[in-house]
Amino acid sequence: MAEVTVHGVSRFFGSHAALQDVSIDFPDGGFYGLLGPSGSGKTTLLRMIAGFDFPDAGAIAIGGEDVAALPVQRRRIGMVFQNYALFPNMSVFDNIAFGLSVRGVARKETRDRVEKAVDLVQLSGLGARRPHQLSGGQRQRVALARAIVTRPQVLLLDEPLSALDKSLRVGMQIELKRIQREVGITTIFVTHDQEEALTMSDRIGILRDGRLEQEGPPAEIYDNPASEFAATFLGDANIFRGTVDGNTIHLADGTCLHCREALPPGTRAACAVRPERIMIRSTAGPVEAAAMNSLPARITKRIFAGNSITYLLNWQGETLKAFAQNTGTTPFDEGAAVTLHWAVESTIPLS
Ligand SMILES: Nc1ncnc2c1ncn2[C@@H]1O[C@H](COP(=O)(O)OP(=O)(O)OP(=O)(O)O)[C@@H](O)[C@H]1O
Repeated sequence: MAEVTVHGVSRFFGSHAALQDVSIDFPDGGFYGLLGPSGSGKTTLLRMIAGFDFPDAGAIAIGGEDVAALPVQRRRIGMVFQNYALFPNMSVFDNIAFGLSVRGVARKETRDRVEKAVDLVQLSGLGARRPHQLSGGQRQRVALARAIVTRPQVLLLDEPLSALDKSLRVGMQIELKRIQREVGITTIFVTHDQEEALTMSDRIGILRDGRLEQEGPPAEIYDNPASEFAATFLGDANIFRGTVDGNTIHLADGTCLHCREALPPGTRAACAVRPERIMIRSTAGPVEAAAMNSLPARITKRIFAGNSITYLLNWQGETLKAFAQNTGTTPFDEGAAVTLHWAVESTIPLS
């Protein structure tokens, strides 16, 4: 296994910067989620780690070795793509064995290693089938077995689950994580799906327009987004803008919101509040704890989702969002005037 280090990497297509000065350490044996909107540079970065493309500036090292001059076949990388790219005329066994046969691995060893990989991805008994005789989830497992049978140092996954329907995808997320843990392989996982990135990754990097916006463990980014983009891209967030005075943001309507940390004085800035941190009360009433923020709002929409209720609220013409657990109490009606309360601790200053 190996750590992957990307340092100051840039890649230009004509005048367009697909990646700009990106530096990330992908820890040895870790599961790293690369997240970002379409066109943010995720696939470009993955292709350069694999050796299909090369940086215009910066360096990439695998296991401490600079791979700039190493072609794809010498990088010991396993890859799984969204469309699996299995050979349709080959059996499951031969698809998985392909990488070993091109490396000249002996027949007996090939059989042993393919059988092990088949067991690992739980496809025992299906070795003779062709890809078209498999379900989407099974094809995905073949692609995964084929990627790990060559014992790569690094596993690169480019939206490998996006072709699966939701319930299958959730099952495969758990499987993929189990297999990754069992093999202990350094894994870099590209996804559009923020929930998938949050649940699966040990660390997450958010790319935006070719730059690394923020990176760290999922809970750390979720609880401490550094920017409005990170706050709204990873999870939901209510954003409030105003002028700053110490820990306080003065909103246009005169309301003061207290942030958990200070910002430079006099600047215009924003703070974020996660919808699940907001409590809804029917009357203004006294705020029970001192370190609370509050706002009057009106419920414009109530969305029932079984275990929770999403409320959309109007405040000063802006739409806010609050999540409430379905605890069995009577929900608020659409049109109701309410007061929103949340802790100062939940009010995150953004840069
Ligand atoms: N070969 C190429 N020639 C020209 N432009 C390219 C090429 N490859 C990528 N780009 C551009 O570089 C940017 C980053 O593309 P990339 O495929 O890395 O994004 P992505 O984050 O993986 O997007 P998606 O989530 O849609 O797959 C995009 O603006 C894309 O159009």
